[in-house]
Amino acid sequence: MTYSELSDQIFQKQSYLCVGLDTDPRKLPSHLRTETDPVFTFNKAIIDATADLAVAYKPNIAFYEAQGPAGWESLQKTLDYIPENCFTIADAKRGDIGNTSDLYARTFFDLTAAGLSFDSVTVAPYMGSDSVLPFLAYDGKWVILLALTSNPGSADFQRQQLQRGPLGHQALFEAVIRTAQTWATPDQLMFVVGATQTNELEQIRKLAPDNFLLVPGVGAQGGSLDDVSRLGLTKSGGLLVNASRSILYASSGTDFAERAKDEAKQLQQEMAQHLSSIR
Ligand SMILES: O=C(O)c1cc(=O)[nH]c(=O)n1[C@@H]1O[C@H](COP(=O)(O)O)[C@@H](O)[C@H]1O
Repeated sequence: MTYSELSDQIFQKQSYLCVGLDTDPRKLPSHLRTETDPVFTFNKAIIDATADLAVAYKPNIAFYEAQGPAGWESLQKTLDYIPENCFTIADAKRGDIGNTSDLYARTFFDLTAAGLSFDSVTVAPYMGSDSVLPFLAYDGKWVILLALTSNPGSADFQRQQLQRGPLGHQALFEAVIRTAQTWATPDQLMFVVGATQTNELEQIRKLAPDNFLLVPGVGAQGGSLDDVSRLGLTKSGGLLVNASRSILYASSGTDFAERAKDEAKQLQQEMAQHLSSIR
């Protein structure tokens, strides 16, 4: 999906919601456990309930890998089921020396390799340009680079101050955002910024005025959709705000999909209000 197609979807659906498919078999409603593929049955119901309210889906790969080959199969079926007009994110947080990143990129982007063709993959910037560039070699595919993550440990490295010559200091996450923009245009590059990091969001938006930001951390991690929207929205939308547990596990009963829809609808309605103020 291209930048303008994603932006169009946001304004058509009046939503920049990304539903995180962090599907933990141990948390599934008990009535699904006898299904042959309970994870896929659950995801299918969640997608059916939220597809007109969300512009993106983000399966977190850990939840599938932890199930071995069956998990991989659930992932493939889920990806195939996501409607064409939704942006897909493999939340894999990969990145390694070039020839290894090349294989990671094939895994998530090349349908003929592992049977998956996501629009994007989350990548850790720590190993530098040659670890990220193999993902950018795929036309029309996106890298979503970790910049300032939502977790408390983000302070350990991402906020460390680096020397920056006569201009003074910059934090590591700022260096990531500045440097990565020399590798790719906003048509292929997004940054991850946690919804819990709103003190820095205005500054990040200035550093990356045109890049989409993937913002996880509303819902279960307590980030504010209102703050994120006020500080991060652009004329193109420019945001994908992810919620996983607060939507997926809104109910553990037979009404799980309806309750997931209610949660998604509440977020979407707040997003529609913010979108109406920018266009
Ligand atoms: O890259 C991510 O998606 C991500 C980055 C980050 O800084 N924080 C973060 O929570 N995430 C992911 O976003 C999802 C958040 O899930 P909930 O807290 O349940 O909404 C999980 O899949 C996390 O792995």
